[in-house]
Amino acid sequence: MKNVDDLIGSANELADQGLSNGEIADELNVSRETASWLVERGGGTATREPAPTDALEDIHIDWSAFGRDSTRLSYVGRAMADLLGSTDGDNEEIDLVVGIEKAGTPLATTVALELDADLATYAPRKHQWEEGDIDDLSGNFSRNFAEIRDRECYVVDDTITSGTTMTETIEAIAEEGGTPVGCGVLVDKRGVEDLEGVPVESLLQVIRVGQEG
Ligand SMILES: O=P(O)(O)OC[C@H]1O[C@H](OP(=O)(O)OP(=O)(O)O)[C@H](O)[C@@H]1O
Repeated sequence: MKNVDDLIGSANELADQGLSNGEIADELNVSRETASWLVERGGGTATREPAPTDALEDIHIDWSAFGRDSTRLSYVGRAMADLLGSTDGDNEEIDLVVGIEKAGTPLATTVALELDADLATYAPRKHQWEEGDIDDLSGNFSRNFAEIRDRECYVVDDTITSGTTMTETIEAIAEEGGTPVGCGVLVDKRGVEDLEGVPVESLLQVIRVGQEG
């Protein structure tokens, strides 16, 4: 996708297929509010969540040029592993990488390969959400992958927007008895130094210019 019109088109195609705004948000990697905005801009009817009244501020990150090619993805994994190593100066100690489903999992796999580390995955609570209070739900670690307890780990995802998903994952790892020592993402749209005291390393930063306030 090259521009917002492509996004509007995709959002409306998905809406026409009957997807909710939450599902469209998952597919397009944007917030639920942004999904609602995109559908309404395309002439569709927003479902479940109201459109925001303020100007749109989210930024869609299309990293499919990496995601569709395993070789390129492995290069990104190498870069992220290197960046995470700069966090604590010695990532040879870390033998576990936790990927946040869905998009963070392939990235985490390449980072784990690079570090010769184990792989765990976490499905955040938003994946179970349809309606109602999302705080009543909980995420979960897949039993098909490595255990967390008593281990230090890196946490990997594609993007940070609000930081909600990464923060939830850090807390879930701590509750599971693990210790996150660094977070790695392709793009941190919020520009945070750390979340819950865990350093955040981003290959790219979004810096807004020319805006008031
Ligand atoms: O910082 P936040 O506001 O929580 O947003 C970032 C999250 O949103 C995206 O997930 P999404 O559910 O859109 O897609 P995915 O499940 O395919 O990864 C992204 O992969 C992060 O997990």
